[in-house]
Amino acid sequence: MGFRLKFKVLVSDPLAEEGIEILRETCDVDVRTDLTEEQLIDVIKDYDAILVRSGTEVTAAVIEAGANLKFIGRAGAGVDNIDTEAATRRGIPVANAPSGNTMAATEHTIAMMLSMARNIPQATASLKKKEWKRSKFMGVELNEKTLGIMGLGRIGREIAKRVIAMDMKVVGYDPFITKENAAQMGVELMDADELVKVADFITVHTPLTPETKHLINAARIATMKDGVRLINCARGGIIDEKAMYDGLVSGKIAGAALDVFENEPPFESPLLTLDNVIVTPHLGASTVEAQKNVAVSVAKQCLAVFAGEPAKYAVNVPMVPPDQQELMEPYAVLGEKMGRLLVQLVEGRMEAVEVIYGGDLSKNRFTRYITRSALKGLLDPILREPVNFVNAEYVTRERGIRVAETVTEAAQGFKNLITLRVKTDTMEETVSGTVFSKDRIRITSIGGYTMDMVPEGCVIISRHLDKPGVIGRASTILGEAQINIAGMQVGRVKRGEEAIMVLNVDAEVPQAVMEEIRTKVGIFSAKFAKL
Ligand SMILES: NC(=O)C1=CN([C@@H]2O[C@H](COP(=O)(O)OP(=O)(O)OC[C@H]3O[C@@H](n4cnc5c(N)ncnc54)[C@H](O)[C@@H]3O)[C@@H](O)[C@H]2O)C=CC1
Ligand SMILES: O=C(O)C(=O)COP(=O)(O)O
Repeated sequence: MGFRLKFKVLVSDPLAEEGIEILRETCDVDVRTDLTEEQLIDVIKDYDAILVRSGTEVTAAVIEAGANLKFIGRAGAGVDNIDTEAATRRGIPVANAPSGNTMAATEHTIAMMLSMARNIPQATASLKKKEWKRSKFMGVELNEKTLGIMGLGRIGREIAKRVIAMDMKVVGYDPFITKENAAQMGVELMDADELVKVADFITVHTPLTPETKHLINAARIATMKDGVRLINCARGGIIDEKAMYDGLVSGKIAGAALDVFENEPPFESPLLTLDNVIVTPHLGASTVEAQKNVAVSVAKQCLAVFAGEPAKYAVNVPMVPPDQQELMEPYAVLGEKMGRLLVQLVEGRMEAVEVIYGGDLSKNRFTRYITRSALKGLLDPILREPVNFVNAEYVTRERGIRVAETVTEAAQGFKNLITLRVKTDTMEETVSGTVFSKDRIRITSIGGYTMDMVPEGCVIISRHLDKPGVIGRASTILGEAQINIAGMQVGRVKRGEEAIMVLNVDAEVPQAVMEEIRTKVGIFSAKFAKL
């Protein structure tokens, strides 16, 4: 990897100038919106980041070819065109701009619903052909009709708010929200089968996932009200297009308003031949305001990642809300240090990792964030491939190492306590630590011996027989090697038996010096670690 003065960013879909300008201040930006997948695979190795909208498929092959990729940004909400698993494997953060186009998509959905109800696109086309067909384009009202919203996320709930003001009744389906939460929005929550039976209009606002693919299928269409109207401004494939086509032809479905399609552009789709279908070419997010929002958001996140900071809306790392990030950071630092320390202390093949959260942390909902940092600390020093916060969990599990998180109220008298336990095929070892404050992070025990150790810089950890002279000899050897001891802790369970010594030293200790310490009488093991 050569050293470059400037990061190179590829923008492979149309992105608002406001975002590109932010990037150009410090990066080389190429806007190339005409690349085929083969061409993309060919050029991607030259770039540190790629920014896309829905037009570029960032496949596993693209990601594998992107040897220098450090960031994949989606200027919009849906990341179904990005192989996030492949990115996670490679440790590349993928981030989107989840709320920047919410209002644009909300308003477009409502525009489509009204246009469909009043046949506006068809009537426009007819009048432009100099026809005056008033009875042909008889419409229906939304007033007092029932709208079924499938997916009550950002867009779904904004739609609910607006159509309630238009005196529609709203029913919703979303397995990830509670009835109470829905009720607060004025939405009656029900299951999908029930919703499709009672709604006059149905609109989908879920991501496209294996669970939501064909959420509306032939079986559900069969149970819908005769003359139901469907809207899809989320993702092609949430509604089964073949089943929808059949319903539109038979008259079961009175109309459909579609912004998205299973294949885009949908030039071969028979849906385009039907008069009761109105369409737009994936325009949901296409407002001046939304495009500025999403472009600026991904551009800023891209620069943050280049600066070594996390992307605010990374989709392949555990979510910590912005107001919790400062609070969680010291725990993440402690977790990583504990991992780094522990990996130097164990021998054999790692089989299982357990992270135990005690005290206040037992009630913390974001411990996965700390666990990832601990796994990064454990694996980064021993694996040749880079391990980072993004791929740490993936890499651990891929190696067949079991990972478990447990909680306990007990915290050995501390307010919070993290205990990291590693089991290898030959041994088990444990390290505990606590955060007193942002600047006071401590290791509180190693292998059951109580400590008060600052997890920073260079340390030597040795096990020896508790007898006079051992500590003195180790200090002499270090002194002769011109290595200053900044701090020392010793611990033992019983007088005269095994004891532990932790030395904070001011410099890296050469192998030969470590060997000398190891061979001294009474020292069972001595390990050097850099934290
Ligand atoms: N046409 C366009 O140009 C645009 C399309 N979109 C698409 O709209 C959709 C919704 O976007 P947002 O509201 O921003 O996303 P969001 O993530 O805020 O909301 C999605 C909702 O779907 C729910 N959900 C997930 N799995 C579900 C399932 N199996 N069944 C029912 N509900 C499920 C989630 O709980 C969540 O409440 C996405 O597919 C997005 O890509 C977004 C913006 C513009
Ligand atoms: O944000 C989304 O999910 C969208 O579908 C918008 O797509 P676009 O950025 O307009 O290609």
